[in-house]
Amino acid sequence: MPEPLPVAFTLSATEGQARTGRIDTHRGEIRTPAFMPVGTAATVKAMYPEQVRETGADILLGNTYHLMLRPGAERVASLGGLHDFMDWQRPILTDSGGFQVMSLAKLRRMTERGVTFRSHVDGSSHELTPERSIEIQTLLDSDIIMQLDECISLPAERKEMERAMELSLRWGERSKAAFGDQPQRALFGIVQGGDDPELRARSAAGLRSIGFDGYAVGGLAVGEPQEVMFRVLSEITPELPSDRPRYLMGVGKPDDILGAIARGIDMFDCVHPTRAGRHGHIYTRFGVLNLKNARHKDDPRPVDETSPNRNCRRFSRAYLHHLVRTEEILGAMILSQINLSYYQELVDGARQAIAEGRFEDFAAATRAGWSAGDL
Ligand SMILES: CNc1nc2c(CCNCc3ccccc3)c3nc(N)[nH]c(=O)c3cc2[nH]1
Repeated sequence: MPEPLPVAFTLSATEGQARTGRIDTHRGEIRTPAFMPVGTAATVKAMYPEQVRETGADILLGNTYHLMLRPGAERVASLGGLHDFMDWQRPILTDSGGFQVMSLAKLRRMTERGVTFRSHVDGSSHELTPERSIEIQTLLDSDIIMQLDECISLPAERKEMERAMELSLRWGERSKAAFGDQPQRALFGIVQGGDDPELRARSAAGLRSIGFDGYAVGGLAVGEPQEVMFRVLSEITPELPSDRPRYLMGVGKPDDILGAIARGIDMFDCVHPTRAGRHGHIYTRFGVLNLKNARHKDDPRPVDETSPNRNCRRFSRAYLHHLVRTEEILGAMILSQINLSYYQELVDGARQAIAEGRFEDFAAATRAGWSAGDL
């Protein structure tokens, strides 16, 4: 078996802080800016893997926390790894699990060593350390793995932001040591520091001296206003190596994504498009449509007859309203596909616009379309 390709990042064009390029992995390329659909429990909910690919996704997310509880990392490894388990043969990025422990698990105890917690599934007790998180992500055979970190919500006291940032740096060191030398996989560090510029700069400098294949901006999309997120991004992306991918974790809505691309971010993940789809909200060029709303019940028009996505042309709004109101499974399937396709159309448009030096106009025109009405 020939040595698999090492992970490599190539920039092809920039416009201000915005960049477009590609990450090459031995399972395929990732075009950036990239939107990564979330596949929490080894599935992008209500979608076959080939349908996820058809929306334009190059990479999807798996999750250490969920998979370590069910079906278990060792079980997935004995079944050939996450790619074969879910039959997605392109790149997968896995989160380290810390964020989900803090948002989902019960009886959590955070110590220097790691975090102990009880499963939200069956109450069994578990421990996640930097070493165990790297081991689990390696057992899953993930292509891009994340250091274990501590993400705190905002607003927070500066002392608390400093404590979590310094702990995350020490865990970054330990994650890197546990990762060892695996050229076919990439290990990303995660910048913390809340909304404090000095703490953020210390975190970025600390991660750079440890040395990672990519740098995630964590600790955002945790309840802060959009302008706080944008300010932190404007301050921190220049502190990150320009020749490595930058991943903004958990973001976001289309407007957040455009603003973050303009501030130098290359990768995004968010549960929103799939979750909103399951709740009857769809993203269109004209903005968000709430198909639960009774005003759609007699509307024979398709969602968007100009859309390249056939599902936006073939079904009436009245039909989609009916599926949502009756909670038919097909409703979740169609709306998830519509939203993921819209997100991929958005980042694909951004990639092309940056390559042609017209990203600012693209972003302005896209935002104008959302408020042009005709909903
Ligand atoms: C929504 N806002 C938000 N999400 C954040 C996440 C999770 C990113 N999504 C990963 C995921 C994977 C599978 C299933 C579901 C989610 C973070 N992860 C880490 N490790 N650190 C963060 O600071 C951090 C901050 C976040 N803010």
